[in-house]
Amino acid sequence: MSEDAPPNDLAALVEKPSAEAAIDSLQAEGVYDADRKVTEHDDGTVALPVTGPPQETNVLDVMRQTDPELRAPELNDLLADRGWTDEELALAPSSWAVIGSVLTVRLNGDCPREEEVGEALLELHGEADTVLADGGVSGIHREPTGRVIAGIGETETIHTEHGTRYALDLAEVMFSPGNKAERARMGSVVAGNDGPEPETDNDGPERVFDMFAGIGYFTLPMARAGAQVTAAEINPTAYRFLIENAVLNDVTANVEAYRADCRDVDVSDVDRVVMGYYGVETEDEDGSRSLEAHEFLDTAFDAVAPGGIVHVHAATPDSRLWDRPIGRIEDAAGRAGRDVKIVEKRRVKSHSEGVWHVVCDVRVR
Ligand SMILES: C[S@+](CC[C@H](N)C(=O)[O-])C[C@H]1O[C@@H](n2cnc3c(N)ncnc32)[C@H](O)[C@@H]1O
Repeated sequence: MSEDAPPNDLAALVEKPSAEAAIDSLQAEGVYDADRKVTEHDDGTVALPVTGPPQETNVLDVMRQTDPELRAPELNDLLADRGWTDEELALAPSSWAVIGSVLTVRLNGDCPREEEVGEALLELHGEADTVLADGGVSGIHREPTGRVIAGIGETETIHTEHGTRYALDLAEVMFSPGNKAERARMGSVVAGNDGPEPETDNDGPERVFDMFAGIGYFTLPMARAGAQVTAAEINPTAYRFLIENAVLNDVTANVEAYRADCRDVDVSDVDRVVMGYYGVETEDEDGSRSLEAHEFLDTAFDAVAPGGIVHVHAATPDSRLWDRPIGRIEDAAGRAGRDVKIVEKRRVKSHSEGVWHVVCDVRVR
């Protein structure tokens, strides 16, 4: 070790298997430097950052790190700085999402000191200026029940994803970060880069019916990829953002939007139908709870041209994968006198404990 080594470059070298014990011991001595990362020195050893040479901890050597890396603080570090106990830290949230300038976080019901959580999250994410405690969405209109816990309290924002710009107010309309890949995929399928292509008679731009358009979650990436989209949305607030977003993304010529129940929109012979909604809870024939979006399948079959594709979203218990969603699709096809083939099926995200948000891509003849 050189004499003039600045103290924040110092590291104690230990064998990998004894690293955890050495960190505990360095912490107990008061020389462990929690602001820097532990780095691998060679195959068998790691360099533990220290603020001075250890006196009581057994180490192989003390060296100067050539390229010390600062450790990014974590939420728990920032809460610990605010005096949180280990019991309180165990109740802190472990995941959140930044949507535009709004950070949304699902808080455990027992989480203490919400405002401090919000302030610490803003410290971690300089790009956000408001923190919203996410209370989930409810009802047919998928209205969120969040509340602001920190920041300036501005919940209206513009979120950009794969080049698509979504203006929205997170206190008024839903946005599901977990559907990000599916939103991108809908743009890619229309562009012909991913997923099943329609085999209809239409030689022009793809014609799409987005039955549950929301603020344009799927409509916008599909329109940007060149589709002509008929979009239905029943919630007036979501509809207002849908129109605004068509302008924002310069796709007004590709989007024909209706503030209506999708069952009342007259659409036929489309190449693709998107059913991006799994419905509200209702009681099933056998008395179990279920979600009713499959009741809209008849509308989808009325709209799709022979050879077209329907993307059916569903919330399905693990134990009913894939028989329930596929059974419902086949039942609806039978009622409509159409043939169906499931060309792809995938899990989008976990919907709730033991329940998956899934999508079936269905070719309809
Ligand atoms: C795109 S979001 C759902 C996103 C997510 N896949 C889910 O299921 O929670 C569903 C949208 O459908 C709208 N909606 C519900 N029923 C509708 C109907 N019958 N016709 C048109 N839009 C409807 C809701 O207002 C909401 O904005």
